[in-house]
Parts: sequence; C-alpha cells; structure tokens
Amino acid sequence: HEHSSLTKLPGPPRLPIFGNTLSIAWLTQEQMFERMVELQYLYGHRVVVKVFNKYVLHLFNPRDIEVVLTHTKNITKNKPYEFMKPWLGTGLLISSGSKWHKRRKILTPAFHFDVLKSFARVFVESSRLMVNELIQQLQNEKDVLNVLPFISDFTLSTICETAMGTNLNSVEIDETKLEYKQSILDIGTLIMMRLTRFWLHPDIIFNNLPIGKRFKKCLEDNNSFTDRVIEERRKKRRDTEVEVNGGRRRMMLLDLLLDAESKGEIDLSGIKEEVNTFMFEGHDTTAMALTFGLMLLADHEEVQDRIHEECKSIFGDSMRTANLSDLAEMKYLEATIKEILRLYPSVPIIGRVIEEDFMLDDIQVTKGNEVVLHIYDLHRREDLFPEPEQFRPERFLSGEKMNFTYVPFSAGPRNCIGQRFAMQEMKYMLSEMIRHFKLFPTVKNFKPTMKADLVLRTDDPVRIKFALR
Ligand code: HEM
Repeated sequence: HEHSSLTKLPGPPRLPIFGNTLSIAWLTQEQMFERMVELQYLYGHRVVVKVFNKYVLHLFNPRDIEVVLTHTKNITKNKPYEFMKPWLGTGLLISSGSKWHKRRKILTPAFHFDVLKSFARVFVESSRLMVNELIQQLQNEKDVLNVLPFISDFTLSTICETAMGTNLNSVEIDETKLEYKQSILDIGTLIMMRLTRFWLHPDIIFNNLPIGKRFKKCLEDNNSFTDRVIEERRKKRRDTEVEVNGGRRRMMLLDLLLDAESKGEIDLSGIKEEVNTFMFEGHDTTAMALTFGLMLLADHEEVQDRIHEECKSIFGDSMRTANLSDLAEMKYLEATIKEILRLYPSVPIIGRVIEEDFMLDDIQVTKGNEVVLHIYDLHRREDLFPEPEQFRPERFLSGEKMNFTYVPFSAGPRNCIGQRFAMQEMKYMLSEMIRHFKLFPTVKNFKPTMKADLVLRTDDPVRIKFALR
C-alpha cells in the first residue's frame, strides 16, 4: 500500500535490500551524468529507481512535470538536498513549510522590478570591466582564452554589488574570491561523492572520515568569504547611517535581511544561510549559462551577426551603454539566451519528497516517495524540440508559450526567485560582448562532457578565440 503503484513502473533491475544503490557506488561524476541521461532511453518517460526501501520516480514528461511543479503542497526538497544543509543551512533553496513561506516573503521585494532596474549601472559597468580586461588580453597577444574565470569574476562581483551591497574590486580580496570559487567546486565534488556512495550517507561516518574533514575545511573557506560580505555591509550601514536612496537602497537583499534581524524576524545564522544560498545560486548558475552561451555563440557566427545587427538597430554607431528600454528591444538576444538555457539549463535536475499523495494518470504517488524532474533531458526531447542538438534561437522567436516543455527556472511556487535578475544580467553582458568582439571556436561543434554536480558543469575548459569587431 505504502509504495503504491510505483513498483509496477520500469527501471533498472533492483537487488534485494540495496535496490539500485550498488550500481552507482563507484561512478565518476561524468558517468553519473550519463546514467541519468540514459534512463529515459532505456526505460521510458517514467522511471523508478529504488534506493534501499525508497522509491524514486524520475520524470521526463511535460504533463507529469507540470503536475509536480504546480502542486502547492509538495514543495519539500528531496534527500540529496540534505547533503547541502551543512553549507546552505535551510536557506531559501532548501527550506520548506512555514520557514520557506516566511523567508520567501521577506526576500521577494529584493527582486521587484524597480530594484532590478536600479541594478543596471552595476550590470553595465561590470560588463564593461570584463570587456576591458579581455581587450587587455588581446593587446598582450592572448586571443584564445578559457572564459570561465573571467565570467565567474563578473557574476560574483555583480551579485555582491547588487544583492549584497558590497564592492569586491580590491586586490586584497582577490585571493579570498579565488578561495571561495574553489571551495564551491570542491563542495560540489564532495557532495556528489557522498551522494553516490551510500555508506557515506550517515553523518557519524562521513564527518569522521578524511572526506568529511575536507568538506568541513571547504565550508570554512566558503564562510570566511560570505561572513566578510555580511561584515562589510554592516560596516557600511553603520558608517553611512541613512543611505536610503529614494527608499530603494533598503530593498537590497542583504539590507532586507539585516532589517529583518533588527525586527527580530531572523537571527545571524539565518542571515548566513541566506547569504550563502544567494551568493552561490546567484553567481554560479549564471556563470555556467554564460560560459556555455559564449561557446555556442562562438560556434554560430550567424547568431552573433544577428545579435550585432539588432544592437546596431538600437544603438546605431554609438558605443553608449544599454539601459532597460534598450534591453526590452533585444528580442533576438532574448531568444538566444532562452535557447542557451534550453541546451544548457544551469540546474539540470530538481527533486521533491512527496508529502501529499497525488495521481499521474492511473499511477498513485504517495507520501515518502521522491520525485526527480529531468529538466536537461526534457529540453532535449526530439518530439518537443525537433533536431534538439541544434542551436537555433529562432525556436523562441514566435513568443509562443512553451508551458512545461521548457522550464530552465522551474515553475510554480518554488520557481527561481532570481529569474529576472539572471535574464537581465545575461542580456547586459552578452550584448556588450557581441558589440565589442567577434568570437571564434577553438574546436568546431565542441560538445563538452557534462558532469553531475550542484549545477551543470564540465571539466573541459571552454576556450574561445576573440577578435575586436
Ligand atoms: C541562468 C541562471 C539561473 C537558472 C537556470 C536558475 C534555475 C533555478 C531553478 C531550476 C530553481 C529551482 C531549484 C530547485 O527546485 O531545486 C532555482 C531556484 C532558486 N534560484 Fe535560481 N537560477 C538562476 C539564477 C539565479 C539567480 C541569479 C539567483 C539569485 C540572485 C537565483 C536564486 C535562486 C533561489 C534562492 C532559488 C530557490 C527559490 C525557492 O525555493 O524559493 N537563481 N533556480
């Protein structure tokens, strides 16, 4: 009764007791990614994997995904997110129930249209800063670059300067910044290792092994950066008492948290978990999307040319910076970003643990079951996106609603709170890049090997050749 009709669904052959846990126990992150992708080809669009006595339902159908994402009660994240708790606490990404509701309410104003609008200066200046750095590289005859480090510097400093109200462009902080970025990579690797090796699941074992000690060290490195961000903002608020700029400044995310603290609605550990959550989600997701984006653009000269044409029609020969109404006119660039996120959705899969029973046709999914939604695989279904491997921004030009065939930012009550922030940031940055440079691939039609991680990642460096336009 408890496990309802899931037992009847297809899936990889299960062993007694262990279920499917042994078959993933030695996989690398690359193999694990492969394994997730191949599920639908081997078993169809509803697949059941058994983890000891627990049933995990993997879904690849837009209709099924819609049912799960729009359910108002089933908003609790599944087991794998537990392993992120020592790091992100129960910040907005991971919390559930009334805590999640309360926090989402506190933080939503930080993403209001007017607040995002006020970030234009930061997005534009940071984009220009990156462009200038690349020009400098060109002057030093370095025209082939691994782009990720430049891009993640860009996204990290924008999230700090916007949401956190902290400026990081001092040399002194460079080292801590690098350490912070490295700590996130290591945390991802260690969490994936723990996830696939079931004997590392109990805290008492994990924490006492070398891997657990390494994990702890990474968390310390990570926190030393985010603690500093909080401290810097506190100091600034003390020094410049009323820095309220038409009431807007105070809508910055970290200010909302610090204000909530003085009203007794949140404590320091609550602030820390949100700052860790937003620093990570707010920079790593967009950095990966922009990296894969530049890779695809380099490979598609015709797409670059169309974006350039569009920019010319907006700016003429002027090299002035963009504003929000310019952005609204960049229809082709918007379609391009959507297509980038179709092929490379920064969050490739998401999961829930079920608290209220529901039906998928005649299949009953019951309390305690877990559900995994395959965004990456959904976006590459041939029946939904003809020639799915082809990069074609035109798919998104008609403006037709994609409903649940396309959900890079998830949907429903637990959708991405930073969706519009991310779209704006990517538009500002990519338009600046295309206005200044022509990009060329170093390997034509390069398909990096993906790995299972906290966000969509590859170990293959994305190298691009630059030339001034
Ligand atoms: C290309 C960029 C981005 C993509 C593709 C993306 C995607 C997603 C997805 C799929 C989720 C749902 C996760 C889940 O259910 O486990 C999510 C949630 C979230 N995202 Fe994003 N995101 C992006 C950028 C950002 C940015 C820039 C921020 C912050 C400034 C952000 C903050 C968050 C937070 C806090 C959540 C949890 C929301 C909640 O549960 O209430 N994301 N994002």
